[in-house]
Amino acid sequence: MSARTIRPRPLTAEAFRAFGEVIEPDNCTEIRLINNGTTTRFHDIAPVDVSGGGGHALISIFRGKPFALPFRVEMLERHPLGSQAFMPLEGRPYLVVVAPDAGGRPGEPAAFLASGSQGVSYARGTWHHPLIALDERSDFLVVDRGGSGSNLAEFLLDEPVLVEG
Ligand SMILES: NC(=O)N[C@@H](O)C(=O)O
Ligand code: NI
Repeated sequence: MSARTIRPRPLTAEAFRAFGEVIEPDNCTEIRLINNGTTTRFHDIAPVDVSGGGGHALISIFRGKPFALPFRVEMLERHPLGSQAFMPLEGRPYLVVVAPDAGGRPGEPAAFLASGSQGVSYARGTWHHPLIALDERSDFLVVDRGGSGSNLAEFLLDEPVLVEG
């Protein structure tokens, strides 16, 4: 099946706002000097929204196998009960693919190239592609929701989308 192509944009807080937050010091509005001035706290950069359905927060490490561009997007998923945040631990760029909701299914996908010092937090219910590490196997710290209830909805796209390099 042929696929339409999209080009990734650089990840910025403004461009990503409809989908969640970008986790980086520049995107923090409350900066605190703590520990007797030896540490700067970039406070509350993104909400941890995990209480849906009596959930609780999980901290995990995802070890992502690498993909190359162009990347073929055939499905998207979302977590209706909680947010999901990814922070790269090895300083490598990665690909973020999201889409607005269009009546309970993904709308037009958008791709962002995240730098190795940018994290993302998908707001609860945001359509996104599962982790897409690039170039080399990469570890990510992940904060998301644990607990009962179904927190994963997957959607197979009618037409795949090719994210070009
Ligand atoms: N399934 C799982 O925990 N991972 C996905 O949600 C993902 O976004 O990578
Ligand atoms: Ni996910």
